[in-house]
Amino acid sequence: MNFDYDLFVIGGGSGGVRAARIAASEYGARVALAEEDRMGGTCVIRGCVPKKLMIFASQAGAMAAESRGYGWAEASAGGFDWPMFHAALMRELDRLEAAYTGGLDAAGVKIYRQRARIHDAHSVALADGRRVTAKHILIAVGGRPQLPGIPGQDLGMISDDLFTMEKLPGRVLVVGGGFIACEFATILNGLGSDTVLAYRGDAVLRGFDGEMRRHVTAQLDQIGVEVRLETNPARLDRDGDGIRVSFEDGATDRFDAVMFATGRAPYTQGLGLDEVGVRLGRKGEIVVDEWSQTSVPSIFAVGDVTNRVNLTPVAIREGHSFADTIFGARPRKVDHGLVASAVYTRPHELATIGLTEEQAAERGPADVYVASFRPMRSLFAGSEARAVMKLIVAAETDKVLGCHIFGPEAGEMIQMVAIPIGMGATKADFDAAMAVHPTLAEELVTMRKPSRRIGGEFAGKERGLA
Ligand SMILES: Cc1cc2nc3c(=O)[nH]c(=O)nc-3n(C[C@H](O)[C@H](O)[C@H](O)COP(=O)(O)OP(=O)(O)OC[C@H]3O[C@@H](n4cnc5c(N)ncnc54)[C@H](O)[C@@H]3O)c2cc1C
Ligand SMILES: NC(=O)c1ccc[n+]([C@@H]2O[C@H](COP(=O)([O-])OP(=O)(O)OC[C@H]3O[C@@H](n4cnc5c(N)ncnc54)[C@H](O)[C@@H]3O)[C@@H](O)[C@H]2O)c1
Repeated sequence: MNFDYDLFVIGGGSGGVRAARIAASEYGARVALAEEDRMGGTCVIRGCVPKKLMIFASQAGAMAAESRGYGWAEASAGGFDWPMFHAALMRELDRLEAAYTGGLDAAGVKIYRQRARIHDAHSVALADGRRVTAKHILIAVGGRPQLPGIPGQDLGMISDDLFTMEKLPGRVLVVGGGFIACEFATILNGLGSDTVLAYRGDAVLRGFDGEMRRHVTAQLDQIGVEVRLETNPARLDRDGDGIRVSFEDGATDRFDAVMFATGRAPYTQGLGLDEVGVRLGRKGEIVVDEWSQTSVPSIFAVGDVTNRVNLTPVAIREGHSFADTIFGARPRKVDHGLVASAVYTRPHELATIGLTEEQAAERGPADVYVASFRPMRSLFAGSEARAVMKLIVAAETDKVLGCHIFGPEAGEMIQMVAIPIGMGATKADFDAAMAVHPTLAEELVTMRKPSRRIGGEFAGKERGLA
């Protein structure tokens, strides 16, 4: 059978763009891609990139305070000009979008700037009524913010809206305790909004190492975010030009804006998946095998829509591996087991790879090495903020099972640590590395004595603790 294309990609985000570009440029496949919104997807247009730039913007006050500690007695951030920053941000997103589009054009990918849906196992229906056939179809449509399902929730914002606000809210409620809630509470607070974070649990960032969760929760409080734990909104009502929030415990409060950061869900609605027989999981995610193949052999899926590990580098790796496997005759699977990540709170980020202390304790004896200290740079400027570094080491094999860093630029550090940990490094390997002094990261190679043993006593030979 003759197809219009070898590959049709639905979604021009992290996973889709990479797969399309590699299939076309490296392997000469005839590729088309449909994008219904802006090229680049969540990460580039309304996620990682604008978020991190807003994190940088939100640090001016803290940087000025630190400078005063270093003798710049008059240092002040002055007034923040949202329209000015916002215009610069939009220019940067335009530049990035053009670069993504240009990369696809240069690779010879045909771009359809419209919504697409699956018609059958080998064809796609475009919003303008055209039908296009392809030997393979890749679904890379990402996820969408999920609202909690309470009355009045439409009065609230989602993370997408934070990048298009006309002005900063005076008083804002952030609902949730995940990546987005923590990062945006940090941003809004740093830009000058009076910020309240309501989270239904007892410490933010469920699923992360327990000790580190407590540090992030405390830091939010220390920078001036009012953290209300075990608190959840029950309804929202308009109140003049603000929003009245009624909480489940009966309390009410008024805010200029409410932001929901209550998770994201795969964006599978209306894609025609049921009709063609693509199997979905409990959360609406597309079920795929280790090759990202769906239950329909000609249809593959990568990225957030598969709800495996919802991070940009993972979507990119999945898209690249798909292209290598199908068009390059180079079968490549993605290992989702050891993925490093960072939460960009400030002044300290939380970065992590591997097992948490709680997970390690369930698997058997392990030694936990913890260094907690006030970094030289902020200490000199009068800050009490503590950085914490933790290594979790299998008692039996000496292998480093997990690393958790709470400190300035922790994301940069975990990227480096991910290499030896991915290679199966032991604590002895870490110890053998000469420290770089004076740095924060040197703590990772100078922790000599474990702080505690977890997961029961090891029955075999005790490892040397000297
Ligand atoms: C606020 C925020 C901050 C984040 N920060 C980070 C971070 O710091 N680091 C990190 O690693 N990850 C971060 N993420 C997660 C990251 O953005 C996602 O994991 C990543 O973008 C997933 O890529 P994807 O290709 O699966 O989907 P997406 O990037 O979401 O791309 C999907 C694309 O498909 C398009 N589309 C959807 N349906 C159709 C259709 N039917 N037809 C045509 N086009 C369609 C959409 O418009 C979109 O452009 C963040 C996410 C958010 C929301
Ligand atoms: N720095 C990064 O790498 C980064 C940053 C942002 C987002 N992301 C990715 O995007 C994903 C989505 O981020 P997120 O913060 O939206 O999701 P999340 O899953 O990390 O957190 C969702 C939060 O909402 C809460 N919640 C869920 N339903 C609720 C309800 N009905 N009522 C009240 N609270 C509720 C949860 O308890 C949780 O605290 C992340 O899991 C991550 O994969 C990554």
